[in-house]
Amino acid sequence: MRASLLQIQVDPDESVNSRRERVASLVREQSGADLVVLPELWPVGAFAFERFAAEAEYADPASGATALAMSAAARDAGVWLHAGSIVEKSPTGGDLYNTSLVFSPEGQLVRTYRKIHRFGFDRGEATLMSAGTEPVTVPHPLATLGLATCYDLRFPELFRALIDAEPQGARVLVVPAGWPAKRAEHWTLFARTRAVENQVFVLACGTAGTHAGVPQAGRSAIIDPWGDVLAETTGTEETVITADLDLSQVDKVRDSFPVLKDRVV
Ligand SMILES: O=C(O)CCC(=O)C(=O)O
Repeated sequence: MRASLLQIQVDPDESVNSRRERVASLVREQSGADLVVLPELWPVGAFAFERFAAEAEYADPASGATALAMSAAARDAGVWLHAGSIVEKSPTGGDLYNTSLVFSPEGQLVRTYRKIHRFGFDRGEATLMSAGTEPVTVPHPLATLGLATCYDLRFPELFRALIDAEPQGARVLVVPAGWPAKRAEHWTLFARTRAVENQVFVLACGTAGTHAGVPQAGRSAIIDPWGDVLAETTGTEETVITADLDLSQVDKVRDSFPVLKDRVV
């Protein structure tokens, strides 16, 4: 599986419309990848709380601008696209969610995932958005994907649920984020830890730039089931990283070091 992570620059001096077009063009350049991944809340910025309500969109490509643009870009490139997340306006009421969108190479919206653990304690996302309740996996033809978003990375039990999912446990965990630079070491530590403890690949895709005054960590990485880093961004600027995942490595690591069999809870 060839995976490409697009560490998108999110700065306030670029409009959401312009960024959407720019990102769609970048996705179109990724034909040949089996999976393309974008970061969390890249249209508006993960910390641009005051704009969440105004920039909220529907997840359905028939009525949401980002969903429509990403559906078309996935189809034009012929790639599976994890389009990162948007501020989703619920079609059934006023609630907002931090919702990831996954498209097939035909441009079909295959899965959505509403972030379960909201960040901010008594402010920001935690007060402005509603929480998702369901872990979500995606039936990519090469490997089942497990979805999580940013702060979810701090909650290992979600990842256990994803690798245990029926009918097929996740073998590639996809984690878009807008992780702040001041906790960059936590981001890289947790991303590798989730790979090692679950013996799966982890695709951790952050944003570049500074949004709403919060410098971003960047530090996107593609990590294998042994915890080795196959590709990573070293700077905090907009960057694309690509790696070829040998998916047979999941079984090889689990067979040669069968730690998951020793779970007791
Ligand atoms: O957990 C953290 O340190 C960062 C989480 C975060 O920024 C988010 O979930 O948006």
